[in-house]
Amino acid sequence: MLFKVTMDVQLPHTMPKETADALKSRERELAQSLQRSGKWRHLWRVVGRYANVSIFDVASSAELHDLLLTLPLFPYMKIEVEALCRHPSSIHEDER
Ligand SMILES: O=C(O)CC1=CCC(=O)O1
Repeated sequence: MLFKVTMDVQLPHTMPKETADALKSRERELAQSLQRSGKWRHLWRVVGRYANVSIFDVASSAELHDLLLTLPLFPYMKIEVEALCRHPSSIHEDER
């Protein structure tokens, strides 16, 4: 199942830089591992915002939920999820 996920990062201004850097580093490590696994298919920066738009390919909405909860930045992100399905005019067979 494909999902579009928008993540708006909202780190508290009072968070020490070392804490924020450590969180971002752990987030990056996990995000890259999930991309290599194929579950995190696309990761795009939203221009002008500390936010990303991502496409996840997971077995179920429950798997996506559990995965999002593991993200180190989860407590500091506003997350919106939209379910996707193949467009009838798409020329890409792998979009399901
Ligand atoms: O910077 C972000 O958009 C939050 C984030 C998600 C994956 C990652 O490495 O950073």
